Amino acid sequence: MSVNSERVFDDVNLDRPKYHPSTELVYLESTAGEGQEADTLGVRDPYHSSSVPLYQTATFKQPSADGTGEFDYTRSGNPTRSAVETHLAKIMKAERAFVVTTGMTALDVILRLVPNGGQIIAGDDLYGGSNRLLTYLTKLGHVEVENVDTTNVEAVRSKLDPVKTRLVLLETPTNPLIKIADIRAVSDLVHEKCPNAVVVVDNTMMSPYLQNCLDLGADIEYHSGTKYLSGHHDMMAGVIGVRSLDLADRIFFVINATGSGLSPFESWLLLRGLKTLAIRIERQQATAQRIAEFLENQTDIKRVLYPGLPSHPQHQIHISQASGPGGVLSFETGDIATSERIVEATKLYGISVSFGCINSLISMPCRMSHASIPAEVRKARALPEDVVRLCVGIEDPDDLINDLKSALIAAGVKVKA
Ligand SMILES: Cc1ncc(COP(=O)(O)O)c(C=O)c1O
Ligand SMILES: N[C@@H](CCSC[C@H](N)C(=O)O)C(=O)O
Repeated sequence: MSVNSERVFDDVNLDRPKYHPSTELVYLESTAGEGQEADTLGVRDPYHSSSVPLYQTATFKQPSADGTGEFDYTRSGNPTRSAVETHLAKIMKAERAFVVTTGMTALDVILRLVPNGGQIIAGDDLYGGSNRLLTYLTKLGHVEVENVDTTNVEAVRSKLDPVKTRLVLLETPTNPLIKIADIRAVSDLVHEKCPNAVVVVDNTMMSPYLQNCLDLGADIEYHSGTKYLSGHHDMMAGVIGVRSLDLADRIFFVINATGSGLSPFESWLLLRGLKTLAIRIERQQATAQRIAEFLENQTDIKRVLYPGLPSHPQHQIHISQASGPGGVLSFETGDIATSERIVEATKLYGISVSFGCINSLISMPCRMSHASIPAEVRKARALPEDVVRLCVGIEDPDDLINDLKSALIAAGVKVKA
């Protein structure tokens, strides 16, 4: 990565994945050219350390007064940050990937692609913080936002304007109602009708291990790296993967101009977390599937939302575009007080926002992660107040089911074995 803030990315033909995704996650490649000293993900290290070195520095000394070193200032570039970006680009099958301070920063950087007055089409069920940022930009008069049910391709079509539409934002599965959008169908439609628009997918819930949005036709895929990618809830990060060099240049410009790049230490932690992504998510989703089936079997549970259940309305679309259902599910009890009692009676599930952590978590989105969406908007968008979200961790599956069973019983819900 160069120090130049105006830089144009070269088409260097980044290595494409050669192995199965779980191998690629732990396989850190050398990007050294012929005759160059071997490296790991572009970081040359005379000591051949097994883990990528941490360049905890703000500045880099230059070889001469013309400042032609590869790096000059960590806001513009840092070898540890470049290493995780190179690794992520391979995993996301992206032309380039970038890491920034949080998932919200990733969305903020991406939204700066939209010119003043541009129209954004976004889902009617999306993370509360994303909704807050879009609402803020709308109130300032910078953009127009149309919220539609993105599970319905015709609803998206009805809002597209060939001139005004500049960005279509999908979450799939959505947070917290686990609704699925057809990434291929929406991308094809938007590219056909609105040549100036980019299709952006918040892929946080799936991670690139389960779903590759760029392969499915999206232009940009982003993540809250705070969740599955890092996996331990001990850091925050955002990740952006793009399909073209033009988008890479535009995104890099904003990151450098605003100083939103991820710090060296956080980059190092993110790279470490990525190596265990496959093993964590496989365990989390196997247990989540069992929990979803257990809950669906309970007559007193009103509705279970999980794409691994054949009863999920978009189950077929989900399995056509993702290789697994993931570790997050939501359910409704039909009664806010009952939901509250369940949340408070669990012992193994921490009452906490966020997901993708090795520990299991439980929350009431309307009170927590989505509290920033005004109650009347939640109502208009049919976000039920009693909904409970479960984020399944890597604990023993039987312990997790037994703990939930006990919590249901303690909350007064009849439980079948
Ligand atoms: C789906 C989704 N996208 C984006 C974000 C924002 O990520 P961060 O908290 O890292 O800013 C979150 C949660 O915060 C989320 O749930
Ligand atoms: N107080 C925070 C809430 C963060 S929610 C984090 C996560 N995306 C989730 O869905 O649980 C805020 O106001 O942003």
